[in-house]
Amino acid sequence: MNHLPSEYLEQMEKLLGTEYTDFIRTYRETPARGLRINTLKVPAAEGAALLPFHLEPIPWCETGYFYDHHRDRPGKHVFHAAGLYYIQDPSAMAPVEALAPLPGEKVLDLCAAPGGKSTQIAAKLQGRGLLVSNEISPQRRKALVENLERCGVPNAVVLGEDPRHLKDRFAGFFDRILIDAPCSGEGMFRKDPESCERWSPKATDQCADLQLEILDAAAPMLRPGGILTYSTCTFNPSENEGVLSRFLKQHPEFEVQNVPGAEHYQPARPEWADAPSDLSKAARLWPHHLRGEGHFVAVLKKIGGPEGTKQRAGKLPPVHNQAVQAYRAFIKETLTSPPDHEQWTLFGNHLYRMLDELPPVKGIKVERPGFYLGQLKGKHFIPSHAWALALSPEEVQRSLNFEVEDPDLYRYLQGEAIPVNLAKGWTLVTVNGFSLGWGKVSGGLLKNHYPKWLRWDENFFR
Ligand SMILES: C[S@@+](CC[C@H](N)C(=O)[O-])C[C@H]1O[C@@H](n2cnc3c(N)ncnc32)[C@H](O)[C@@H]1O
Repeated sequence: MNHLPSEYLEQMEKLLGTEYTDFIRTYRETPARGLRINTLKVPAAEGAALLPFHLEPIPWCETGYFYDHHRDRPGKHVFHAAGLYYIQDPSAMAPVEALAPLPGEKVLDLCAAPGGKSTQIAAKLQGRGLLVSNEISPQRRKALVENLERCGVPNAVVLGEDPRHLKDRFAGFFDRILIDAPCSGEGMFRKDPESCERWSPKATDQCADLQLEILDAAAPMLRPGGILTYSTCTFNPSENEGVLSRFLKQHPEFEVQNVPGAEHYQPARPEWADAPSDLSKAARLWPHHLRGEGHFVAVLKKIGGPEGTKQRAGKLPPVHNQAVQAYRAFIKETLTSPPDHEQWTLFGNHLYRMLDELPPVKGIKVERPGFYLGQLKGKHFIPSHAWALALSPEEVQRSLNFEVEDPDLYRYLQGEAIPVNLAKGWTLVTVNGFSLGWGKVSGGLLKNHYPKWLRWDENFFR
């Protein structure tokens, strides 16, 4: 507790009054840890029964479970590499539960890296509709892409823009928008002592201005009747009730809604920021009231404003014949049935499946224009790791399954070739029937195509 800034402690004592003692005691307790089953791969109950961890359901998220940090290391299990779950703070699961996206909807996650909430949205979309995940920081975007790929998300586009540059392109386009805003991180001090070092009253004011700017940029991108969820991981009233009060003054077309699942949380505190009383419908998650870190969640509905103009999908440059042939040859040799109607685009020699309904993205920073299928190398098509992780063994002609205990599985994860007695060609490698990556059989050997940057070294097992 020594590391907590004194001005922060004074602020919390003033706000919390008699609750302060309970609150401050949580800094001496071990934080709760959570994971969320990825229902794109396995139903939640089945996944929870399969995982060899001590799990307990998280009351506010049907697919979320507490795990025992002292006994289990879910980050080092092969089922993690297979995308069966995402390790996420229990409180951080609340905003997407409140957003409640439905299959088939168009959803924007405006501050998306490293992807905890994007992968949670994707699981709720169940592969139908469109997820646009935007992240301004190039470094953090890499982790976002990796997590979306590991979780086998088939319908996400990844952008890398300042939110202000997106608002005209996507006017009135989205059914739901999540703003999980950059913030002063007060709610995470217990887990992330470094965020304390960056904290100052001035920094919280700067965060509040940035948050308002992001909310302003998001407002026109939502269709009338659409839902915007705003969340932070800070206790600071100026970044929560305060920012929303400023936003609502400038945007009478938005109305505060009750937060679904509010019975698990505490009401927001408009009186702490001189904000309108209906902001008490927003929710605060406190570590002394639930097993999780500090969070804030508000749900706003757009009750008016102009309808979005229906955007036509952008015209794409044609994919050259050689690429199409190489891709079709791969499909014929590898899949059990060809995919339905597909549209592609080439970025350099990387082939992507385009997603229906995406408006033209020319002129904006695009990290992933669609679902990454693979790379063309001369006459050959090399399938992507992302595609392997989105396939099931029933969809491919050849697969090689390992059980968790099989030492050959760990040889594969370390990048070794594995002797096999299988027909030649691209082969989907699976663990307990869940896809892990590609291998290519030739001459009785499975050549390893597990990505180099994901390979397990000996230290990984310690
Ligand atoms: C709280 S984190 C998002 C966590 C993410 N939603 C998740 O669940 O994994 C906030 C993100 O906002 C990004 N960010 C920083 N400045 C921004 C800006 N001006 N506009 C949009 N996003 C910004 C940060 O890089 C950071 O990744």
